Amino acid sequence: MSDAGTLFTDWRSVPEAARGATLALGNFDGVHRGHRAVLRAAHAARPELKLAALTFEPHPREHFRPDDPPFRLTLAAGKAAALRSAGADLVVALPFDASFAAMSAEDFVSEVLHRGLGAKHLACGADFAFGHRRGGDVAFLAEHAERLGMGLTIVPPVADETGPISSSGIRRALQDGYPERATTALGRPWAIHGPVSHGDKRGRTIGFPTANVPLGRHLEPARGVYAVDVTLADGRVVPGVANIGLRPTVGGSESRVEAHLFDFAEDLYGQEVAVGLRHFLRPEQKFAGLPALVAQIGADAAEARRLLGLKPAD
Ligand SMILES: Cc1cc2nc3c(=O)[nH]c(=O)nc-3n(C[C@H](O)[C@H](O)[C@H](O)COP(=O)(O)O)c2cc1C
Ligand SMILES: Nc1ncnc2c1ncn2[C@@H]1O[C@H](COP(=O)(O)OP(=O)(O)O)[C@@H](O)[C@H]1O
Repeated sequence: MSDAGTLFTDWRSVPEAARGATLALGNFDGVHRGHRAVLRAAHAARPELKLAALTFEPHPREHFRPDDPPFRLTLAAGKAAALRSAGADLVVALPFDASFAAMSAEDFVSEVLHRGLGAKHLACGADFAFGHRRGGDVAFLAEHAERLGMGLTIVPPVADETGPISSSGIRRALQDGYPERATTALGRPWAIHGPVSHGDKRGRTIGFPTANVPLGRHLEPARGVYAVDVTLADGRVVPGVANIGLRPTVGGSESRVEAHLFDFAEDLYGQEVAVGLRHFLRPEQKFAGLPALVAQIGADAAEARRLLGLKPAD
């Protein structure tokens, strides 16, 4: 979907037509079921108003701890798209830089939310904290929002059978090799979004061409082989099998996603795709040579087809 007129990054220059919304606040990394409950609560409080999601880019932790390994569940574009499909008419993605980090909690409420965005109603999770050194919490927000005539809904955590749903819990599930748990918490499979890039052109010579997608700032899930669904730029969803990792057999050095799509023979280079992780098959291995690797990839493909409920290849 186009961003035109629905994505804003500067709270000082939001056009009149986009002001006065009911506003859901959060980092929203992943846009999981708990995040979507915040959006629903913002809408339910004032259904006659436009629903806006306010979030930050980069994620505040990427600003404060730039040397940490990548941890994002959704990057900026995927997050905005997921917020829209969860009902947001507008997405406000505020640049989280040093001057924004230095803003007091009071200024965030009065200057950004009230004056800049003209918010009529706010909704956030019970643990939302904001402003310089996280000096504002929901109690602070309740007090100041009311003074400025903005309503506030505080949304309790949404839980599944493993406990409250959280971005960090989903990250752990993916790092531990349980993509199904991430699917349950997100309400959709976790997907790595990116452009198909050129590799070493070895895949096609061994009978398994693979679309390479860089991880970028995405979290690196457990290294190994997955049954996947690949969503193409035109919306088609193609099942396949993917390796995520360093490819020790061929001496790779940078972790990436390599997806072989079943029964598919089109050029994908440059196309933006999303590789959705459905099931974890096995950890990545170093093989003695290409023949052993190729035999294993054949077995992986058969296993992935079975797990995805597809007929065996003919
Ligand atoms: C299903 C699947 C499983 C794979 N498993 C491994 C593995 O365990 N170890 C490894 O070193 N490489 C693995 N690979 C990566 C291959 O080394 C890589 O796809 C192949 O060398 C083609 O490289 P290219 O994209 O650079 O042409 C796997 C690839 C696929 C598609
Ligand atoms: N079934 C398929 N699965 C993945 N990629 C395919 C498939 N069929 C054709 N392709 C194309 O082949 C490319 C991968 O070929 P490969 O030899 O592995 O080269 P590279 O090392 O550049 O990835 C993909 O980027 C895509 O354009």
